[in-house]
Amino acid sequence: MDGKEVAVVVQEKIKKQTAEWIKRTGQTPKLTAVVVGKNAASQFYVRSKKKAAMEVGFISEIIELPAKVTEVELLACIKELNQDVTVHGILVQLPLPQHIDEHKVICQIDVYKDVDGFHPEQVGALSIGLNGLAPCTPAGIIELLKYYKIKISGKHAVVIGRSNIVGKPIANMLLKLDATVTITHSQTQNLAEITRGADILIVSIGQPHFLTADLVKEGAVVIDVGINRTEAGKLIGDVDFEGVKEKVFAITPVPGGVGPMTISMLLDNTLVAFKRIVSVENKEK
Ligand SMILES: Nc1nc(=O)c2c([nH]1)NC[C@@H]1CN(c3ccc(C(=O)N[C@@H](CCC(=O)O)C(=O)O)cc3)C=[N+]21
Repeated sequence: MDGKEVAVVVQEKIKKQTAEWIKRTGQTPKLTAVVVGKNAASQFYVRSKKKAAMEVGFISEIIELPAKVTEVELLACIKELNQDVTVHGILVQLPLPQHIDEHKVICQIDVYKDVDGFHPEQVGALSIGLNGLAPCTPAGIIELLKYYKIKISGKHAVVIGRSNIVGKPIANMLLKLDATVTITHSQTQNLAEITRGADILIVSIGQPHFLTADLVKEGAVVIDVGINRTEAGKLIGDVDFEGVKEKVFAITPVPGGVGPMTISMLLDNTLVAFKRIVSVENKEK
């Protein structure tokens, strides 16, 4: 499954819609990313996001704060963005430095502008099946599965990893689409037995080439969410792609799989947030 290609398809749609909405409302969607410190990976990701946002016709801005910024200062910065009527999407790049409470920061973001879908209220909305902004990586995975017409209903989906940003939300989304879902993690016993029963396998643990062919059923669909850098600077996934690919029905590569889809879904969430905000404004008038 080619995430790069599907990401372009999604972004073309967003670009068209954006142009229509700008024409109709006279306003332009704006995505603001906040990045703390000089972490090279964070800087790179945030720049890719800004570039993609501008390509679909959004306004995008990066706020760079020094690594030693205090929690109070960061919270104040977010408050300002919450109040700024020209900003529709706010993203605080993770991870944050140790001295800042990530949870507090996420809770500070206006739910309507939380384009990462990390706010507890949105997490709750997702888990009871309400519309909200879904976290970008899981949303991108669902979009890929749908694009390639992978049947989800009734299938056994096994998620390896239980993070708040991938494992838990993708499990919820697959459940909503009528999959039978198993979440596994570092303490799971008999992992191989479980993964070999999977029709759809989502691997999100941050361990290079963890998933080998012996852990996969013939004809399964494998989604690799891992982003690991080798010492040589090469990007590799959590799946041993070469070993697994012969055995499966479909598989996502790294790079060029889930990563580009994450960015597309961020743009999609920003457009959804924008539409919601301008619609509410118009009702108020
Ligand atoms: N608040 C927040 N929101 C995030 O969405 C978020 C975050 N923090 N922190 C870090 C992770 C990571 N992440 C990626 C996005 C795109 C690629 C991506 O486009 N990857 C390309 C290759 C990029 C490369 O060459 O390094 C690919 O897989 O093909 C990867 C990873 C978003 N994250």
